[in-house]
Amino acid sequence: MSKPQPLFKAFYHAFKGMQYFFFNDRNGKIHLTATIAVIIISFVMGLSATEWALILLCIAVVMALEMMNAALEKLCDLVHKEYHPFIKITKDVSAAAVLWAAIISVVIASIIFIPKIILLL
Ligand SMILES: Nc1ncnc2c1ncn2[C@@H]1O[C@H](COP(=O)(O)OP(=O)(O)OP(=O)(O)O)[C@@H](O)[C@H]1O
Repeated sequence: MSKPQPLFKAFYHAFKGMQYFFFNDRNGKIHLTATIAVIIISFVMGLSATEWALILLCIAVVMALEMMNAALEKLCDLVHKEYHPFIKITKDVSAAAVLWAAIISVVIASIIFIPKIILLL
């Protein structure tokens, strides 16, 4: 078994992964833009500490799942570029994980933001 990499190198590689995801991956760019928009709106709306915690948790879960989805897609494309039913299941289920988290996040965001928007009207 090879020697484990030093801790600082592990962080370096993880940051490289983040850099790739946010600046090279199409979905990564979309998620980064959406996250910045949500954070700005949250500041404008003046969320409570609990509301902030929920919104940040949603952002973290959706973003982390999208990163795993992007990584799995790359691996699938390397392993089997041609059509394969198992690749289809892998990619579809991986995308479903993101979609599921995103739907729940939209519900949570609606619970937080809609009453505040109604108060503004
Ligand atoms: N090699 C393959 N074998 C079988 N089905 C595949 C294969 N490649 C892609 N698919 C199907 O096409 C869909 C889209 O795959 P693709 O790799 O284009 O992802 P994508 O559209 O780039 O996803 P995203 O929008 O998340 O980046 C998959 O969810 C899957 O159903």
